[in-house]
Amino acid sequence: MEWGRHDPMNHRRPQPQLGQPSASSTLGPVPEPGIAPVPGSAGGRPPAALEKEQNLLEGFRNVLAGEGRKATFTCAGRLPLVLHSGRDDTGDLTPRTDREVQEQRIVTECVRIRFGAESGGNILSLPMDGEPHEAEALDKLIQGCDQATFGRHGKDVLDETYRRAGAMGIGDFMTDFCPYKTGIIDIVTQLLLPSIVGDLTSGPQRSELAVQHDVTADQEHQIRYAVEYEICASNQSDMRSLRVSHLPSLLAILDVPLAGRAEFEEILQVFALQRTGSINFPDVFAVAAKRLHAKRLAGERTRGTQTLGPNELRRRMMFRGLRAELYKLNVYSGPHGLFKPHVDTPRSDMQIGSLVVCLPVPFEGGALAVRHQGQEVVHDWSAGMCADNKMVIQWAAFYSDCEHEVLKVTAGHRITLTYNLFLTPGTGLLAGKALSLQPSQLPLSQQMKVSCATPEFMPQGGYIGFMLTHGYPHTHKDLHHFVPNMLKGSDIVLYEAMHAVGLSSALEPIDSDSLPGHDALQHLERLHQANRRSWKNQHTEIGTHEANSRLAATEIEYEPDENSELCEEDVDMDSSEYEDVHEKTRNAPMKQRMRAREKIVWIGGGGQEELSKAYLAYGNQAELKVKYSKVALLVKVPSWAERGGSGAVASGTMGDPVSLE
Ligand SMILES: O=C(O)CCC(=O)C(=O)O
Ligand SMILES: [Fe+2]
Repeated sequence: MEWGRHDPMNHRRPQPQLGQPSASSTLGPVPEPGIAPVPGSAGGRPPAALEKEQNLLEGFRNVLAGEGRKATFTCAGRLPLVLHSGRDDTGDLTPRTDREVQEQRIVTECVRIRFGAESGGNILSLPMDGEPHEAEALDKLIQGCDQATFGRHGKDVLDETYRRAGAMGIGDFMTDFCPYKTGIIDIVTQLLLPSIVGDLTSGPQRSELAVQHDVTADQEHQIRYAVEYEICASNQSDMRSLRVSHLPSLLAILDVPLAGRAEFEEILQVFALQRTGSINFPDVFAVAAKRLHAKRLAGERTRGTQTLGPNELRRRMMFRGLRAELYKLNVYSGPHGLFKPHVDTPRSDMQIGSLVVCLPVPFEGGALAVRHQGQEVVHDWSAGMCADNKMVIQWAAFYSDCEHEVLKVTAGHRITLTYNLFLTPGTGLLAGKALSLQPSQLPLSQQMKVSCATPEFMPQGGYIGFMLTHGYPHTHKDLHHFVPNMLKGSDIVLYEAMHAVGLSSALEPIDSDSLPGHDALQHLERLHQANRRSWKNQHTEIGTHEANSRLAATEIEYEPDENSELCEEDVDMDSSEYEDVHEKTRNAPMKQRMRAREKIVWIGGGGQEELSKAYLAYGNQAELKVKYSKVALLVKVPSWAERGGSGAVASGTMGDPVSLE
């Protein structure tokens, strides 16, 4: 069977997957696990060439699956408790020697919880040593808890068949347990936010123009990049054909848009520009520099990735840290305590994970199962909590978009402290340790390099869409630029691998119909063209990912599935706030978006099923406008001719050009 433009039904048909019958739904199942034939690529090509291409694409799937299996999505640990340790003068239990730090040999003392009126009434000290007043304090703590609710369809619900637990908010208790002091946050940071090894580019020297206008090298990159992007977006051949009328969109790309007509007129006057005239590079530079300065003076926060220079973006990617915020104390009591499968509602668009610390109180059952991409890790803490062996604090952390559940507690009380983990700028001190990524060495980079060096691989060029396996939260259109450094597990491996190869790529929100934006490919093409131009023009070192993230709200539609007990929280969103790319996307004709989807060879798709079903919130903050987005990384594969054909260096890239040796 041939696929491609020669098939008159092609645009209406969902893309069949390798080895799978095509689905009958009108929207089609794409993207789903598996490889679709390269759209429009079959006509006239010898079967052997097609087979070679399919094998290379299949290679991506295998490598991705391997990365998925390797990638960490949850981690856990135990902290031995030392009672009456005899602190040193500083009262500090933090490891002091380098060896202790490396081995994370940390112990902790008993944990105290102060609760009751004004947090002053009662103290529970754990582990309990059998004194009657301790049992009394434990009883009081349990009595002082509210019944835990959770969010479902945007509302707080109390449903004991789904969640049976007591909850105490942070306003009602205090504890001296500290996840930083005990080293937990260090470990979780290393495991869930692997650092990326690579040099920050020093970038080219500032030009005279930049010095004259007092802009940094990063800002100079941004301006040059915006110009290239505008040239491509407006189908101009080069700078010489840019006119005054291009200024507004060029400034918008730079994230310093003109407020209105009056401002436009003012700029024309200040820079003595003719309304219908052409503009030259120094003019554009001067206007842009002035606006960037004004913005900085106004103390406005930078908005999109468009305005992040290559160094800034890499820095954010390379040095990631975590901040833990105590959220709740929960008590799951036998014989009925449980919390069925759910994902944690992100509390902000910077939330990346959740941490659960299990306090030393005996209980049975109550394992925490965490799932991602068909894999499951079960943290069973009951053994460590049995009556004669309770000298340990156990904890687990996981990406909060991963489905998890607390199995039934059959006896005793399972008392936990839960923390939300937010991304923060890290110090990068961990870089170079075993958990670091070396992007150019990643199997995915190698696979892409080999593919690009093969003439049979997408000879006319094309697009590959990798579905990310995790969901990404965000509240607001202005905040989506955090997404690249929010990437988790195997998603960051994929992103980094494509970055290392130097292909143009873009993070694209995928909506509840599994469709990308109608202009997703135009956007990617423009990036690619801009990248090529910049590369050719020696305006090097603007990474291919800098202007490319345009994630916005994606509502995840809940389709009840009788086999699933999962629920979805439908966080209320004021759609008027989302006048962005995605809004336009939503309103764009379905046909266009389907066409965009069909032009892409999809690889992977595992995460979305899980995400769309396992969508449930907990807690009492249903009003927060935070959602997980489904996201794809779209990659532009240049044609064989553009890749260098004869085996020379590919010209479709910049930064790290694909070297086809
Ligand atoms: O207690 C646990 O292990 C997990 C609790 C949980 O999933 C939650 O509070 O959302
Ligand atoms: Fe949870």
